[in-house]
Amino acid sequence: MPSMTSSDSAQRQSNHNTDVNQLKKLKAEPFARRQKIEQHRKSLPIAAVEKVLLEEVRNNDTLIVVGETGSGKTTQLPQYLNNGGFCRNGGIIGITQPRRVAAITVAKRVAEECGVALGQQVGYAIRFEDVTSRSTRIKYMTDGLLLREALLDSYLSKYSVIIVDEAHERTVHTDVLLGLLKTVQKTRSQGVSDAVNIDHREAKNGMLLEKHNGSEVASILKQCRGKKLSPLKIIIMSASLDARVFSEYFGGARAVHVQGRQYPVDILYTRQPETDYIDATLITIFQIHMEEGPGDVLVFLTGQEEIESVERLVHERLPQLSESKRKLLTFPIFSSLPSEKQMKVFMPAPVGFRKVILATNIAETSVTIPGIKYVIDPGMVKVRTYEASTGIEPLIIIKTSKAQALQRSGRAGREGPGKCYRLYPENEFDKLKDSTTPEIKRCNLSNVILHLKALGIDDIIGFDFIEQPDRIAIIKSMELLFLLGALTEESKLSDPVGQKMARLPLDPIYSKALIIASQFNCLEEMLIVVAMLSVESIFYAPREKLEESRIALKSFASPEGDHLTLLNVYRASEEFLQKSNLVNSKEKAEKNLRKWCKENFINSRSVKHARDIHSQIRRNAEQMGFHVTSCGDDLLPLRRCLAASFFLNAALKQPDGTYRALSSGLTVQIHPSSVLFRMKPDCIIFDELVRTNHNYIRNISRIDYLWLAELAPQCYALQE
Ligand SMILES: Nc1ncnc2c1ncn2[C@@H]1O[C@H](COP(=O)(O)OP(=O)(O)OP(=O)(O)O)[C@@H](O)[C@H]1O
Repeated sequence: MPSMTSSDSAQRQSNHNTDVNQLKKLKAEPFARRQKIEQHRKSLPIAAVEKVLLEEVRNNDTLIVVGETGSGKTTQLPQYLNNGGFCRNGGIIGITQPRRVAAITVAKRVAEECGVALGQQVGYAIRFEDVTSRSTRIKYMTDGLLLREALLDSYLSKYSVIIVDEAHERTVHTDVLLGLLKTVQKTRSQGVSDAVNIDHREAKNGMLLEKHNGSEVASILKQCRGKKLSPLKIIIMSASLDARVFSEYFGGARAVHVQGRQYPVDILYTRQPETDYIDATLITIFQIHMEEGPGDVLVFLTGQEEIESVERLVHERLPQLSESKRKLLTFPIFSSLPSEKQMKVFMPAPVGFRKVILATNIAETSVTIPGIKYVIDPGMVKVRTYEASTGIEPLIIIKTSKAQALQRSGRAGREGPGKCYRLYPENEFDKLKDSTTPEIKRCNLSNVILHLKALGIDDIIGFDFIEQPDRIAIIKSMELLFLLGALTEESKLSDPVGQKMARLPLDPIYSKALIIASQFNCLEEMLIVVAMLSVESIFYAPREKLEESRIALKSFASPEGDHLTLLNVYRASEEFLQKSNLVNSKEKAEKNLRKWCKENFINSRSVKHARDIHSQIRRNAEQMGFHVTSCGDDLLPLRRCLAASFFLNAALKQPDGTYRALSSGLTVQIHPSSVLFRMKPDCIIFDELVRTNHNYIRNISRIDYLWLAELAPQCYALQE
C-alpha cells in the first residue's frame, strides 16, 4: 500500500472538503429551489383568492374561471383543489389542454412545484403517451384524450373534477367535450341522488337493487356503488373567455374573475400596416437583438415552411453582424415536430446567447417558455377549413382574433416585465374578431360523429353542442362513414367495423386500413404504414445536398409508391437497430441509428416517433383481438388493402399528366416529394391533399383501376 505523504493527506483532506461541500450544495439546491418556487407560488395573483375559489367550487357544480394570462390558473388551481380535499376517496383532478406540448410542460412544472416525480401524484397523458400511475391525482391531458377515455368509462368516474382549460380556443375536441361533460355531470348527480334514495329504501325494505325498474339507473347505481361515484365538478377556464356564452350553456353557471397579472407587458404597434410580414418579422428580431437588453424572443409564424424560411434568413443575415453580436440561436417549434424536439425550446440558452423561438400557435396558450421577454406577433395564423362540397380540408392563412393576440402577448411577462411587438397598427387590433370561429364550424366531422355514435349518441343533429355545426358538413361526414362501412343504413354504428374504428385512436380511413389488413393477412405491414403516415417529414433534403439526398432515397424507393417506400425505410431502420443492439449497449445502438438516419437523409426523430406510434397501435390492435400476421415478401395484398381503404382518395391520370380525384372531381398533382412524381402511373390512391398554389397530393401508391370496383363496390362500378 503506498504510504501517504503530507501533501497527499492535504489533497485527501481538500477532496473530502470538496465532497462535503458538494453534498451540502446538492442538498441545499433543491431546498433553495423549493423555497423560490414557494415564494413564486405565493406571489401569483391567483394565490390571493385560493380560499374564495375553493368555496366557489364547493358551492357550484360548474364554475367558469376567467383570469389574465400568467395569473396562475393552470398550474395552481389543480393544486388548491387537491389540497382542498377534492381528491379524497381517490378522485382525480383532470385538466384538459388543447395541445400536447402544454399538457406535458405544465405537468412537469406542477410536479416540480409539488416536489414529486412526474407520473406519480402529478402526471400527463397524450395520444400515444401515458405518464400517470395509480397514485396520480392531478392529471394533465389533451382534450382529445379525455374524449377517448369516455369511450371506456362513459361516466368518467375516476374524475372528481374536470377542468377544461383554454376553452376560448374552441377546438372541436373542446366543444364535443363540453357537450359530453354536461351529460355526464347530469347523469352522475342523478345517479348519486338516486343511489342515496334507493340505498335508503333498500335499507328499509330489504329490497334488492336488481329488482329496481329502469336498467339504466340500475347500471349507474352499480357503478356508483363499485366506484363511489361522486357528482362531477366542471371548471371552464381561460384568460380570454366570453364567460356569458359558457355560463348560458351550463344553465347560468357562475363565473369568477381572477384579477391581476403577474408582470406588465408593454404592447407596441407599427405605425403603418406591413406589406410583407416576414420581412417585418426579420427586422424586428434584429432590432430587438441589437437594441434591447437581455431576454429571449418568441416569434409567432403560421407554419413549418414559414418557420424554416425565417430561420434560414436569420442565419444568412447573422454573419453581417459584428462578432460579439452573433450570439443568437434559433429554435423552431411546430406541431409535427416530435415531442422531444419541441422540448428543446424549453432549455435555457447558453450564457451570453439570445434564444429566438420560431413557433406556430402551438406556443400560444398555457405554455411558459423560460427566458422569454419579447414576443413578436405578425397577427397571422394558419387554420384548417373544410369544403363540404369537395370534401377537402385546405389550410388557409387568416388574421388572428383578439383572444389569440392577447394569449400571444401573455407569453411575455411570465418571469418579469415583457414587451410584445404587434406587427400591425393599433386600429387594426380593434377590427379583429373577438374570438376564433369554433373549429367545429370549419372541419370534417367524421371523427366527431364516430365518437359520438360510439358513446351511444345517435342523434348528431340534435346533440346539445355549444354551437351547432353546419348541417351539410354533418351529412357529408356521415356519408363518408357510411362508405367506409362504419355506419349502417339506419346511421347506427356498424358492428364490428364501426365499433372497431371508434376504438382505434386514428383517423377513420387509417382505422379502416387496419381492419381490412387484418382480413388480408397484412396487418403487420399496414401497422407500419399507418405509423409512418402518422408522422411528418420522414425524409429531409437539405438545399445544399439535394442530389445526395435523392440518391439516398432511391435505395428505399419502391416503384409501387410511397407507402411501400415508407415500409422499406421502417424495416431498414429496424434491421439496422437490431443488428447494432447485438453488439452495443441500447444507448450506443440508438446513437448509431441516428447516425445511420443522418447518412440516409432520414429524419431520425420522425422514425423514432413512428416506432412509438407503431408499438401503441399494435398494442391497441392486439387488445381488440386482431391477428397481426404478415403477407411476407409478396406485397400485393398490402397494395390491394390500400385500395380497399383509401378508395375515396383515388385519382386517374389525365392526358396532360395531372390527375382527377374521383370522388371530388378536383384536378390534382403529385407532390414533387413523392417517389411516383416522375413515373405518373394511370391510377393511384393518395393519403392527403394539400392546397398551396396547386392541389398537391402526397403519399401516393399505384393501384389497378379494376380493384376499385372489386374492393369498393359501394362507390365504384365497372362501365359496360
Ligand atoms: N414551466 C414553467 N417554468 C417556469 N415558470 C413557470 C412554468 N410554468 C408556469 N410558470 C410560472 O407560473 C406562472 C403561472 O402560470 P400558469 O400557466 O398557471 O398561468 P395561467 O393563468 O394558466 O396562464 P395562461 O392563461 O397563459 O395559461 C407563469 O406566469 C410563470 O411565471
